[in-house]
Amino acid sequence: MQPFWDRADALAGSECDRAIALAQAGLLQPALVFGQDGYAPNPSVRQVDTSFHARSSETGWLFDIVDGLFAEAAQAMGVSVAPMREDLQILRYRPGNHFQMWHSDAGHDLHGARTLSISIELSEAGDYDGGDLEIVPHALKRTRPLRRGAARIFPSQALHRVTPVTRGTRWALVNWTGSA
Ligand SMILES: O=C(O)CCC(=O)C(=O)O
Ligand SMILES: [Fe+2]
Repeated sequence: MQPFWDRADALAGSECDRAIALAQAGLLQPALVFGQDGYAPNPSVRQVDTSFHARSSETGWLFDIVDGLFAEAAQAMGVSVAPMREDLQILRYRPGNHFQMWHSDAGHDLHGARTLSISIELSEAGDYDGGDLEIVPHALKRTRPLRRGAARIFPSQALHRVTPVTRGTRWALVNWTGSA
């Protein structure tokens, strides 16, 4: 499998605005992480506010776009995936926020079925410092963040992390998919 797959213009600026508005109209709450007590906040591992969005008449347009990106990436990466079953997650990283622990999105909890992960940048790269999504091994020490609207799809088993935001706000959209 290729290390990751990028699409520079996955979302238009107006679509990034619509995605952020969904989160602002919903329930942004401190992120949980899976550990020995099940799902609980653990700010030394991950500190960010997230909101979850089911597939609905309000969000169907966004699910359709992300399903299309996953399908294209899966073909390029030589894997097969089904449409997403998990809710979309929209994340707001403010100064000090991070997911600084190296982790994989697959295999440690209920999510053994995840094959591919997606992260879409919803903020202009110039609006924040830090907040770099690093993926082992190919995106380590990456100095140029992706631009607003860009998607990066990577194997869910790959170790990755998000470095602390040191200025401004980084909004991102994350989801996963697996085989049928
Ligand atoms: O913020 C990101 O781009 C990725 C976050 C992440 O790795 C996760 O939520 O599992
Ligand atoms: Fe992750």
